[in-house]
Amino acid sequence: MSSLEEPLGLGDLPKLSINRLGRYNNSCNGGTQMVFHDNSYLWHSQCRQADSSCDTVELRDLPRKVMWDLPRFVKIVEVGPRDGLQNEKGNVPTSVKIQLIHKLVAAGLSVVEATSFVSPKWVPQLADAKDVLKGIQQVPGVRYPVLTPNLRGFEAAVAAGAKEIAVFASASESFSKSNINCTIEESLVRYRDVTAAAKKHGLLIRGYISCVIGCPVEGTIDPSKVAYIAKELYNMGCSEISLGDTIGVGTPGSVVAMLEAVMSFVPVDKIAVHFHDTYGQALANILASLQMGISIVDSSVSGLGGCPYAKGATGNVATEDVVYMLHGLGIETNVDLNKLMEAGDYISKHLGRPLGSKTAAALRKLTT
Ligand SMILES: CC(C)(COP(=O)([O-])OP(=O)([O-])OC[C@H]1O[C@@H](n2cnc3c(N)ncnc32)[C@H](O)[C@@H]1OP(=O)([O-])[O-])[C@@H](O)C(=O)NCCC(=O)NCCSC(=O)C[C@@](C)(O)CC(=O)[O-]
Repeated sequence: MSSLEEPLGLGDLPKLSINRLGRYNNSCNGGTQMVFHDNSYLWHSQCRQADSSCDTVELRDLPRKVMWDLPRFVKIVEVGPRDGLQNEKGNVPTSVKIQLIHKLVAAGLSVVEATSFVSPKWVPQLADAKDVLKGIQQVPGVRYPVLTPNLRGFEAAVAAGAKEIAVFASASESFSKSNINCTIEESLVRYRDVTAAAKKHGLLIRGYISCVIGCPVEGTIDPSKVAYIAKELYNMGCSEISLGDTIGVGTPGSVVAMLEAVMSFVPVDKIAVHFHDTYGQALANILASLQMGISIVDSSVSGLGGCPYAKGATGNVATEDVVYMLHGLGIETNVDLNKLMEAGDYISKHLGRPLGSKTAAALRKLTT
């Protein structure tokens, strides 16, 4: 490798003069420079000219070393109305849930998980699933998946107009028992029935796996276990497998190992990542996942969330923070951050709590 391919460190940034045309003028000495383009950082790995007189350098495409091979577009799956609100102690009126979903769609989110058709004895917060789904004014092209733990939930979801469902297994036996009251194998048998019925109805199916990194009871989860369940769900016909770090213990180190195992069985474009931010690792984990080729990210407006059956789990990574990072990387999302923050304001005010997104809190401070 020639020295031309060595990227500069961040410390070199102030040396560069940047213009708005996506080019910069710099006496580059044949080195490698960091450039801005559309507010994003790109690593420029080689000068067009090899001699030191080069002072205008064409922007090339994605960075070679530090930020290489990132996707150009990331699909965000907004899970706030389901994963977020399932954990609220107080009652959230159906009309507020519906309004929240409308606001999220207005912000440009093309997949908004609406609710769960689960037992109201287990999750009373979502007992109004039918009314929520029926009350949404569905926008063409937008997907509104709902969780269905069994055939009973599936049938109720279809009757309420669901066009996409999600089944949810776990990589931890203990969590499977406490969340859906059965073993992992029993859940897979159940989901074979649900997915077969969904395919008959022509519904899209998402498959979740929770506790993909760790479990509050069992500790570290072996990536091969996650890979096995992912393979089973994929073979059942799940068009997307969402990998949930339910208790948020993952770091880029453990996440990359887990993704590598799953990618042996499931194509990378069918894999989504779902991080809770318990240890503040979610954005780092998302970046590592993007570097592994993942382009579907679950998140929750204002960082709502947690799982009623996972002690200590905090909210999902905030959608606003994910959007801010992705746009900063020059990755498109189709999401309007301002409108998204309005949705975050709306639900945070309703719940009577501060904004759960650092990005939203910082930007609101700037404008007040
Ligand atoms: C799976 C069950 C139903 C088993 O629960 P069970 O008690 O074993 O089931 P059951 O068949 O004995 O039914 C118990 C009662 O619930 C009723 N019932 C049964 N099914 C339904 C249904 N679909 N809809 C409405 N009612 C239902 C059923 O009729 C009965 O009512 P009763 O006769 O006592 O009056 C229960 O454990 C359950 O609903 N669990 C869901 C828990 C849940 O939603 N947890 C949060 C999901 S979040 C997650 O998994 C993680 C994820 C996806 O977010 C990713 C991540 O963050 O990492």
